[in-house]
Amino acid sequence: MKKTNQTLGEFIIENQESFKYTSGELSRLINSIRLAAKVVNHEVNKAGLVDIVGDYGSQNIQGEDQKKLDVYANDTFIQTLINREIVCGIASEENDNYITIQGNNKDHKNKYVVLMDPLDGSSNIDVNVSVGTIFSIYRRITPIGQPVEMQDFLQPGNQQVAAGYIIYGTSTMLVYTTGHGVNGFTLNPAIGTYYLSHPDMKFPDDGKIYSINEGNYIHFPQGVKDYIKYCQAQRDKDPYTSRYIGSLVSDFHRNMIKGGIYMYPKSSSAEKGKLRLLYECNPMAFIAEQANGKASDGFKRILDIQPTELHERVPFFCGSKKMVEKAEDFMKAAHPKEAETTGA
Ligand SMILES: O=P(O)(O)OC[C@H]1O[C@](O)(COP(=O)(O)O)[C@@H](O)[C@@H]1O
Ligand SMILES: [Mg+2]
Ligand SMILES: [Mg+2]
Repeated sequence: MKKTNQTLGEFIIENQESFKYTSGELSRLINSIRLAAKVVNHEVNKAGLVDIVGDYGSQNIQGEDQKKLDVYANDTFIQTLINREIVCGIASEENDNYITIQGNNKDHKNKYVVLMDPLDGSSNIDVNVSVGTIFSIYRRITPIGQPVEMQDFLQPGNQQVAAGYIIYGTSTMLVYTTGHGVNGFTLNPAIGTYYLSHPDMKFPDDGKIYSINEGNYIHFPQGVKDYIKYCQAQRDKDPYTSRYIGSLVSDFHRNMIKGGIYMYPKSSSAEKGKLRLLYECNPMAFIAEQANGKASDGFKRILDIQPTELHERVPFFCGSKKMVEKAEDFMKAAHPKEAETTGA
């Protein structure tokens, strides 16, 4: 990967044609996410010093205890997006329902909806392990001039116009796609500028890293157990390695650079898995496919799933194409009926 010193701003101007539907609106939207990420990054980096770690004292619709940083990140992204006069609606992991944004002139003229996981990897916040933000962008369906409706948010992932994540790790990076490949920008915190550090990111076609919470092993479907045993049995000179950070963005990012697969399957304790289709699996699947990777629910393409509700969960297998296909082979072999009904 050629490193460059091109800034995010210069990159956007040079690649205007890759921002479909835009007279600069989508690039302005990416810029507003860039700005919000800098603000959140500032808090993440001093989380131990200020009263921003720990529980917020309420639960989100998922029944999960909200962390203070979950709420802080959520408020920051929502406010920044509203101020930029580009979005007509926002859906978030931390909000029960979507937010309608009528715009300064109260005319509902803005064209994009954003769905987001404002703080991914919440269990890692209090223990100083990397976390992230995930976002997904669609063009509205409801006619301009009318308030957004649920249909604007329940679009299949193959309709996304952009998706990305921020990883607050040893460095802070913005990684996103507008359907023309995947590019990674590293923040220079001293001057607040992002630089194109990872142009044209691609998943290696195959890999040896598998990421899954093996603590749930006995609850996994047989096909997942068979795939894990297959990985563990490859004792050649370059054996498989299990790496699981407990933050989707971080596990995904490492696997995209080194080659690997991330799996959050359904289990007897989570009948649809844990990850949410709209603001975790769809954006990460869009990025994965744009980086020559693959993303499925074990049987069918994530981006083709027709959503039915905002916070629906889906089993998630995502990463290097050959690894996902191998895992799918084990799933189809162990669960032929399910494979047939899902049209795999
Ligand atoms: O602790 P578990 O059950 O393995 O789940 C870890 C997974 O849950 C998540 O934290 C879910 O995301 P949130 O933190 O945004 O709820 C993923 O980032 C991570 O991969
Ligand atoms: Mg998450
Ligand atoms: Mg979250």
